[in-house]
Amino acid sequence: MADRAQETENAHVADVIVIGGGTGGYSTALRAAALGLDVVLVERELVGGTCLHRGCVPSKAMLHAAELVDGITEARERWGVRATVEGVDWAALTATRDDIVARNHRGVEGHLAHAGVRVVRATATLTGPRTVRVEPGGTWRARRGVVLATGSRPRTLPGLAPDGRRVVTSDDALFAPGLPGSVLVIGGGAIGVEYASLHRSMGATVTLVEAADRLLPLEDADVGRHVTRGLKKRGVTVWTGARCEEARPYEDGVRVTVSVPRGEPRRLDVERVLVAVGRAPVTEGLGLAAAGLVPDARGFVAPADWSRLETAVPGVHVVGDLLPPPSLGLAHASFAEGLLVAETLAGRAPRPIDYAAVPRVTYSSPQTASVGLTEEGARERGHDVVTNTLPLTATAKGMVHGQGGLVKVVAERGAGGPAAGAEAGGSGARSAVGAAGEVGTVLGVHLVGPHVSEMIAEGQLIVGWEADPTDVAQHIHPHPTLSEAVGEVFLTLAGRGLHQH
Ligand SMILES: Cc1cc2nc3c(=O)[nH]c(=O)nc-3n(C[C@H](O)[C@H](O)[C@H](O)COP(=O)(O)OP(=O)(O)OC[C@H]3O[C@@H](n4cnc5c(N)ncnc54)[C@H](O)[C@@H]3O)c2cc1C
Ligand SMILES: NC(=O)c1ccc[n+]([C@@H]2O[C@H](COP(=O)([O-])OP(=O)(O)OC[C@H]3O[C@@H](n4cnc5c(N)ncnc54)[C@H](O)[C@@H]3O)[C@@H](O)[C@H]2O)c1
Repeated sequence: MADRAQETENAHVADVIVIGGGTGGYSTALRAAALGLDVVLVERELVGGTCLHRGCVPSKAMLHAAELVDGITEARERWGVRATVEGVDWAALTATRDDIVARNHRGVEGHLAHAGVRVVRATATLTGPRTVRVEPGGTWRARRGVVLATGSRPRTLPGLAPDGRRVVTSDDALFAPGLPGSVLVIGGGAIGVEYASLHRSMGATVTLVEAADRLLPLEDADVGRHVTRGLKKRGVTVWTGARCEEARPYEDGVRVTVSVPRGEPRRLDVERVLVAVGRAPVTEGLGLAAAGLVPDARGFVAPADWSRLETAVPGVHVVGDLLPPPSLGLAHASFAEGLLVAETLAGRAPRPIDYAAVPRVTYSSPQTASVGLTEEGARERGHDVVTNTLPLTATAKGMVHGQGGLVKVVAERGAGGPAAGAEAGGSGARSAVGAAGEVGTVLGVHLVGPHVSEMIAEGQLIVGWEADPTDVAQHIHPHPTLSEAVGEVFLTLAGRGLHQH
């Protein structure tokens, strides 16, 4: 105890101590410094964290290259362009990716320096609610608060220890010396679907195994079905309701056994197994107990007050992947959390985060983007639901792209009376509405297809601002674009459908 008191007495002091310099931590630090607070950010590796160095940025750089490869195939097969992919120069491709990451990293470092945030490269351990031991660097005491932003790491499966070569997680999949000729991807969430898509585009034989009954099980069932169909069409073998029962690495690969819902277990040899079964919060060695904190059963640090992201210990806040649901394990959610906590610590009263209005995107081919409730989720919450779905190929631009896709809107049935049941329109469109006034609040917007990651911003405003479908239908969408499909779906919801009946 005497040691602890002595340590605190000799401590360096800051208004705010942020532990972890990923998207959650560095956004907290930047905003707190901008509001005039004296901030120290402790990061044991590189600022930017998972998203910048092992997640969003390098994976999306690679997926962009994959899209280019697919584009060349499409150019030849659909458009008569005499072009072939002779091969992929892995060293050149990864050099471009690494350059993008490095430039972003310098950018984050520059922003932090410019804001006056003191960045300490060290491991931080809580020694009390407001005190942190920084190794190397001594002890720090926070006047206003401590922000926990230590993020997450890949979950692994028993008996399938990653070796970085034959059995890998997303931490090392992109950084191996090359992509494998064949891969078994375990887990059909965002990482599994994106990596299956990437490997397939680059020419690998891909098998994707998901324990739930569909891919992207957190998304609307129509989205999961569409992605499964799209990946299968591209040659990916997809087994849902399936589990990898055994995996035996040998010198050049892994022999795996997968149980499937019907029939005998499947046995196959693959060069690599990619384990993508979710991520676990990082709390080991963080000293939670010393600060009076107890992680929940799954290891997350839950806030007692979600509107301030503050734990039961006053002055200790949490952001990013360390938070349990309804936070989403997404970089853009962690940015918003960082802003909220910084503003709270600066004495402001920011608006709480509406997690239902945070968009979710999967950058596979086909791509998915959604915001708000799924149809199933809306029904589970007791909403009287109306849906309207339009295939992207019902629009001219959708036909140009030729990749399928859909727009699906989930809405509350309005006061105007019961909506007609789901019906098939002439273009294959499914509309469950007929006349203006039958549709109330929009609960969810779900998109699949090319460029939908850039189209979801409209859906986000519609859901976030609780727009009236009739008002949305008033907005004219440019022709010919994929976004016209969104316009058409809302025209129909407003009882004014032009091409959908
Ligand atoms: C392959 C992959 C692709 C992804 N793609 C996307 C995407 O496209 N879009 C999206 O929104 N999200 C994506 N994500 C999720 C996104 O990366 C995370 O939600 C985000 O990085 C979480 O940020 P964070 O700040 O909570 O944690 P992290 O980024 O994990 O940062 C935590 C930091 O804390 C440091 N740290 C931990 N403990 C200590 C300690 N005791 N002392 C000092 N430092 C410590 C770590 O070194 C780390 O840098 C992806 C994730 C992966 C794995
Ligand atoms: N584009 C993006 O925004 C993006 C991209 C990648 C990752 N992320 C985030 O990173 C985090 C981790 O992603 P993830 O895909 O690893 O996790 P996830 O939890 O989204 O998906 C994991 C999947 O693995 C399945 N699974 C679990 N155990 C299994 C088993 N034994 N056999 C077969 N399937 C099994 C689960 O049913 C689930 O569908 C998430 O928060 C995700 O949102 C986001």
